[in-house]
Amino acid sequence: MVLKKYNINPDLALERQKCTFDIEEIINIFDGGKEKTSQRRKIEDVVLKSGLCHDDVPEECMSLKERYENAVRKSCFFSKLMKTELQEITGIEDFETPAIRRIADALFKDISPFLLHLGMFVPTIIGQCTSEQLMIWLPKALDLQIIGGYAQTELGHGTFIRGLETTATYDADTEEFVLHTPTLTAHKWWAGGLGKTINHCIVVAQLYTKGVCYGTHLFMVQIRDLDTHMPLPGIKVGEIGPRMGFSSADNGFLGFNNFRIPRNNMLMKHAQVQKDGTYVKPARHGKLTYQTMVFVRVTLVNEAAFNLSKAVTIAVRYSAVRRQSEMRPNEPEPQILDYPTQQHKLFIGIATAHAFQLTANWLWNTFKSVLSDMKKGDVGTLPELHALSSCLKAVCTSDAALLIEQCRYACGGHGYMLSSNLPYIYSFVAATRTYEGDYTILLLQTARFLVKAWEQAEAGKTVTPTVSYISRSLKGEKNSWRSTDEGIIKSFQAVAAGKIALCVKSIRDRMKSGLDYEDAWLLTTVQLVDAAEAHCRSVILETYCNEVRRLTKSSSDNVKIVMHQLVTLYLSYWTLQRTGDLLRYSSISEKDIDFMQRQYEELLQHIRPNAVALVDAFDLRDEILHSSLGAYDGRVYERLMEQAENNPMNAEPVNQSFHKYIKPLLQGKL
Ligand SMILES: CC/C=C\C/C=C\C/C=C\C/C=C/C(=O)SCCNC(=O)CCNC(=O)[C@H](O)C(C)(C)COP(=O)(O)OP(=O)(O)OC[C@H]1O[C@@H](n2cnc3c(N)ncnc32)[C@H](O)[C@@H]1OP(=O)(O)O
Ligand SMILES: Cc1cc2nc3c(=O)[nH]c(=O)nc-3n(C[C@H](O)[C@H](O)[C@H](O)COP(=O)(O)OP(=O)(O)OC[C@H]3O[C@@H](n4cnc5c(N)ncnc54)[C@H](O)[C@@H]3O)c2cc1C
Repeated sequence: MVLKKYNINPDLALERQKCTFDIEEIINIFDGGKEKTSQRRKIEDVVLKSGLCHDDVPEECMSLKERYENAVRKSCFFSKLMKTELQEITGIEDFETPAIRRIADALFKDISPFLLHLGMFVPTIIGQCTSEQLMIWLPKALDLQIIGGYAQTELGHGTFIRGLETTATYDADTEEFVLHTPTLTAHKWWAGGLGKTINHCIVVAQLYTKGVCYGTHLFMVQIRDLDTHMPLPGIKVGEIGPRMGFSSADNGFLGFNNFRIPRNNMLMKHAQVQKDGTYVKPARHGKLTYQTMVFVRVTLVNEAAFNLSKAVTIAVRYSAVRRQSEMRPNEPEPQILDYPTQQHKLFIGIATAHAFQLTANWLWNTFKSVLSDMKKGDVGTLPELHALSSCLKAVCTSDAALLIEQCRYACGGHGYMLSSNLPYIYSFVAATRTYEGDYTILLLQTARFLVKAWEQAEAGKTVTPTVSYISRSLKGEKNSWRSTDEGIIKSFQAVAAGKIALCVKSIRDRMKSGLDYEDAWLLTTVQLVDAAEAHCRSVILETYCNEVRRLTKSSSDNVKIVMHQLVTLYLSYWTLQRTGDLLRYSSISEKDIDFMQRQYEELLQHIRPNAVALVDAFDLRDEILHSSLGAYDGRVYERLMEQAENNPMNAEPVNQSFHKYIKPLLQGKL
């Protein structure tokens, strides 16, 4: 790109002059303080100066193989950079540095084949190994002497973990496990990095010892030779083929033919197989082997927020540059951002990115606190974490995908260009709705927790804070609608309580009519998913309001105003989306709904002058956005033309297919 960087589009420049608040203040809030902002920027500078982000050919013009090879090259150099310069800046082994995650997108428009190494392999080692095992594998993994992935899903089963078919049978004579893939559907499928990149893998398999199956357990398996990278004898491994996104993630398949691993390769922090084959079951909780999934679900809420902030930055900046149609005859064409319908498409994206980011931070802290309880031997808080992480992962990834697609609609035809980056962002987030637990499945997990909480509250027991509204509802507390933050949250809790109550009633009625619990549950699952979603909405609304209040306590008035405008926009938006439910379960009236509609439309007008500044406050560098439509300077048309001119398809004036096919066709000689 030879465009002069700071020759800014005049419309965008004017937008920035309208800003009523100090952008840096909001940036600091989301980074967690001034120092964190400065550390993040330092990290970004180092990565950007490394030259690693440069591609000779645009990624989208490469073949699949070239993209993969390019992604491996970058992953290797990036890993080296992380071990050297970045480690000095961030502090050794600081995995909680969101800055690293953000800047990684400057290197990879698509996915790093090493994603699962840090995303799941290392966390599984940390969470599932005994201290002796940790000492063997963790330093090697951190030092990238071994590169790993996480192979759980099979061709025939993803959701139903208990149905996995791969077996790990203990042979006490040799003190080894024999891994085997008994059927076609038992082949591991989908694991990121497995196709071509990794040499080690966490494998989830049914454990058999002394002729008894003890269910799924985790095993550390070397699958490729460390020197030649050839699959080891007894291993069948490869890439599963092109997909909607994740093109450079080399998702793979894996089969075992009686492949032997030492006994010590079973990850034994929670359950053990002793030398003689005696099984020692986990002392505290049966689902501790699912811990890495919980960890990733928690991080995916952050992914939803981050990717949405990228999409909405692109779409808002583009909407400030793009002029189209006329509002009144013979008037100049307005910026499309001036259309209330466009504001309706986009401002909710800004508010949602804030809501999800603050919820993600809160969930991360909850996760850390549960881990610390567990270290002390207390697993009492795990069910609530599982319920929270399940519904938040489901709802945030799903909402983010819809809103990212809405950002693409908001960019008209140009949004369909890969160079806008919106299709990449969408296909990445669309996958997050499915992997690490499909949307429906995770909401049903939360529903299980909610029904139990209802039964506990009914029995007079205390329930955890996120569901304390159930107790209030059972005590007969009636909802009286108030259009304040707190009033709206209470009404959304009343909706959730009402829906859970109906689910419980439905299950009981069905059982009274003769069905067993499983069938009664099954026939109620449509309502259960709906109830869990309603619960999740109330959690997000409450967390967003609380966190904004807490974080802006010492902010300037102008920042308080604009942050609160977004909170109110979010609350109004969801009130208007859920009028049916609110009319059913709260005391909201037609008049209240009219008021909320007017308030929502007024908020769009209030937010409009700050829209560009608000997306600037996500502080996303052009190199991270990768977008012809969303760059800071707003030189949209120049970029689109330059990229078209550089399109490899235009390298020759006449394509050879003309001579081969079109000309013979034209001349009737084909
Ligand atoms: C840049 C990005 C950054 C990071 C991302 C990194 C990588 C991203 C890229 C791609 C990675 C993708 C990876 C994957 O997809 S890995 C595969 C993930 N697979 C799944 O998520 C499968 C989903 N299925 C399940 O989790 C389970 O099968 C299911 C929970 C649906 C059911 O499990 P099971 O049949 O064993 O249990 P139940 O009988 O239903 O329940 C019994 C009991 O256990 C409780 N439970 C279930 N799960 C958990 C858990 N994780 N933690 C705690 N408790 C759990 C459940 O609620 C029941 O409790 P109770 O009602 O009290 O009996
Ligand atoms: C991009 C990508 C990367 C991935 N990476 C990995 C990886 O690294 N490692 C790994 O192990 N796996 C990985 N996966 C696999 C992923 O975890 C699974 O695809 C996911 O858990 C869903 O399982 P499934 O594909 O079996 O879907 P299915 O379970 O077959 O779901 C299909 C449909 O059936 C519905 N359904 C299924 N069971 C029920 C039920 N009990 N009640 C109601 N409805 C039901 C679902 O809601 C869904 O609509 C990846 C997947 C993708 C797309």
